[in-house]
Amino acid sequence: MTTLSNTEAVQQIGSLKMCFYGAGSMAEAMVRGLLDRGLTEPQQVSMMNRSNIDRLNELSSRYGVHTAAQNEAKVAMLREADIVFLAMKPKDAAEAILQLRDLLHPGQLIVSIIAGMTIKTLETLLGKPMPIVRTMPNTSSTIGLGATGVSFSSSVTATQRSLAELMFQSVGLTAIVDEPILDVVTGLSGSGPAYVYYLMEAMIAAGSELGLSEEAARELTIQTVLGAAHMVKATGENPAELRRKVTSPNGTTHAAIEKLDANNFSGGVISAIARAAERAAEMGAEIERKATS
Ligand SMILES: NC(=O)C1=CN([C@@H]2O[C@H](COP(=O)(O)OP(=O)(O)OC[C@H]3O[C@@H](n4cnc5c(N)ncnc54)[C@H](OP(=O)(O)O)[C@@H]3O)[C@@H](O)[C@H]2O)C=CC1
Ligand SMILES: O=C(O)[C@@H]1CCC=N1
Repeated sequence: MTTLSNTEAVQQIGSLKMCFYGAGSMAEAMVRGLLDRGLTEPQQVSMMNRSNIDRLNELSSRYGVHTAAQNEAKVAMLREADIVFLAMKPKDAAEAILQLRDLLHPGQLIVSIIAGMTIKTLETLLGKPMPIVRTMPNTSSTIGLGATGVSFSSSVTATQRSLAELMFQSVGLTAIVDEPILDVVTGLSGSGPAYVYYLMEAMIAAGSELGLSEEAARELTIQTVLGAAHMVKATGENPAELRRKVTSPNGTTHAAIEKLDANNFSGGVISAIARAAERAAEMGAEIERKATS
């Protein structure tokens, strides 16, 4: 088995044609991240969707990538791609993959970002052996700060592993995990940006309601979240220890955390992540049912 050096992998990725089947938020996040980091060029990237031509026009004018609205162009792009990213919603996945499978060949690498869908279900839908990388990225890939869980089917070669890992590393951090754990990754970091945004929404609302201008509340919230994340990373200290340092006995933070505890903040977050992971598995089971019916 050949593993590639970083330089070799970067060179190889630049020469590969990538096709995004599904052109929504997550596909855009990946494309923007890969282009901004110089890992590929717009002419190597094609994007297609089901029917939204305005969206394709927006993507081609924003990034200079190829887009295909007509069937003939879609077929050509899919056939010539080296890497096919599956980036449609789980509810659309079975039908979409059945439409595409006769165009694919085993020399291509399939990269799925679809929540919940297992490698086994994807193999059933594809109907032929193909190397599959199942991933769970997040939208922060747009700015190179993504967090992606990655699993491989047994037929993915060492070279393909290096290429896939580098693609996702170029847009953030990667964690290689056993496939069932990808549902946990989905609950934690796939959906995770939304939890942080939700917290920020509440902080901004509180600041405004209590007398700050909307703008000041927003700027103070952004800097607070940014600073806290950087502190955890830069100091290497546990969040619990850093929290302790903010919390003076009987002070303001103590009073605030009492309120959060009274509202089961920690338990709420834990059960939210567990429920998201469970939902990923449910969505995977729904796709499996469609694949085998
Ligand atoms: N958003 C996120 O934060 C994350 C999402 N994911 C996963 O990424 C996937 C995409 O999510 P997201 O980008 O949010 O979804 P969007 O709804 O933004 O995009 C879905 C895309 O799939 C296209 N599509 C649907 N059916 C077909 C089809 N039959 N053939 C071709 N294209 C089709 C849609 O086209 P049209 O608009 O024309 O219908 C649209 O471009 C999901 O499976 C999700 O689980 C993973 C990690 C994070
Ligand atoms: O909400 C969802 O289903 C997708 C998967 C992870 C983030 N968004």
